[in-house]
Amino acid sequence: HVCRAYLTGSWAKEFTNLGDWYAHLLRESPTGTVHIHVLGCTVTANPANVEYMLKTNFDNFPKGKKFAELLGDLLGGGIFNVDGDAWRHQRKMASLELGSVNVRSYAFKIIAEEITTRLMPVLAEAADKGSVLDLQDVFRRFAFDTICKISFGLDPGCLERDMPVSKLADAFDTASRLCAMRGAAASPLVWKMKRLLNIGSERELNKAIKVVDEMAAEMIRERRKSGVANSHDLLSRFMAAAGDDAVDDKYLRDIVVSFMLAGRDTVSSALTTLFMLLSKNPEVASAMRAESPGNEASITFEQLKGLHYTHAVLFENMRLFPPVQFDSKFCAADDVLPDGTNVSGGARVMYHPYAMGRMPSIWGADHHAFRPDRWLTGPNGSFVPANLYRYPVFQAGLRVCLGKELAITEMKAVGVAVVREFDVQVVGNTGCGACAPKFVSGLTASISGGLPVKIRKVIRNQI
Ligand code: HEM
Repeated sequence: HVCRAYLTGSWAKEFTNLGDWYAHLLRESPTGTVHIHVLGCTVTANPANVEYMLKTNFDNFPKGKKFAELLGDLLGGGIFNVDGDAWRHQRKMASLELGSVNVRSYAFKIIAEEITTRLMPVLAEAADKGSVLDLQDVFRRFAFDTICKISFGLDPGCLERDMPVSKLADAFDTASRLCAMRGAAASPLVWKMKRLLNIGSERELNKAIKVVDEMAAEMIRERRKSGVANSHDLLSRFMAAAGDDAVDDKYLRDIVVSFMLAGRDTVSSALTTLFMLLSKNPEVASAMRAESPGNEASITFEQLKGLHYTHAVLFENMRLFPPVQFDSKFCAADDVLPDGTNVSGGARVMYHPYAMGRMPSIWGADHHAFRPDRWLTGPNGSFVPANLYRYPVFQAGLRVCLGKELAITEMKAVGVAVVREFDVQVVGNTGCGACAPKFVSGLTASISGGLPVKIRKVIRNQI
């Protein structure tokens, strides 16, 4: 009956999103694991299974060829899409650069600048005019500008006041949406045939990828021309580390595109649901205001680190609304998961952070409630992180997200800056305090129809 519900789409009568239905099935399962036969896919929300796949028996759960095929045209041999030595090499290089003090302080400077010079003026103007703003669109523009500047030192200017149309951002959206559609199809034969004939969605995908390729080639040309020695952007650091001309353009293109995918939609997704939740839970926004330091115009990196309540709000938001709602691996050779589930070689195994955030076995009976203080159980109410295999929002184990610290800094900086100055109210029917909006299917979660909001300036002595 599960397969029938999947194929006919009848699950949608009862659940808003496919993820909500999976969460329901996983809650009902005694092991926290189900098998969807028609997809040849095992889905799990069991932390012991997640740890086994991502750490204990990591080599038996690669991304695999099937995943590489789905995203291969867009991501090529970039870090997201490869296993084995190709992955190990890029991981080593990227973690060295992302961990360096120079790159971190360069990134923080970019984030602070984009907040002060672009994000805040856009919000202030909407507050003055009393107009309705699509906050999801604003955050996508913000995150795209930021990741492009951090990754390549180039500014696409998507969040300029006139909100220009960006050919690159548009092409990137189309390409990731169509790649995700390939993955959702019951059989890969359909998209493979369309690609062969260059028709329909595959023709559209091909066109979008060409735009991305041209833009990436342009960025790389620019970098080669202007030199990389004194630049702190990631592309320059990779080129310098590899000895500039020694690396070919295709390799650099694949890195560029992987970072664009990694850093844009994830951050904007989390920021969008954060303000959706704050609008429905104004006491949480007030507590964030109360925690944020003094009257300084902008906050320092050190000050941000000390904001435990804000940190808890972010993590509670991503528990309910993880930007990457599910993640698949392919089982290389027959295996048995810790909960006793048999998995055959070649089968797909998916762990599901969205469902895991909604499991009473992990979060207790109030798993559905938005309650930041569940994270503040340390000395003096300090933040205590969850076990990563119970909360694999940034993945966990050997392939844990490399941009995690950067993303947290970026989201905290935006959260605090906006909350201090503005009150954000979602327009229209916003449902219950923590219930799910309708998401569009894609590689990262985005809300169908965006997030229309009204902005009001906060009067200082009300804080
Ligand atoms: C809220 C923000 C973010 C979330 C929730 C997130 C989540 C994730 C997840 C789930 C993965 C695993 C993907 C997979 O292997 O299928 C991942 C990998 C990765 N992320 Fe993030 N990410 C975020 C932001 C960022 C940012 C800002 C960057 C870069 C500046 C970044 C860089 C990476 C990289 C390079 C990988 C690949 C790691 C590897 O395969 O070894 N992420 N991230």
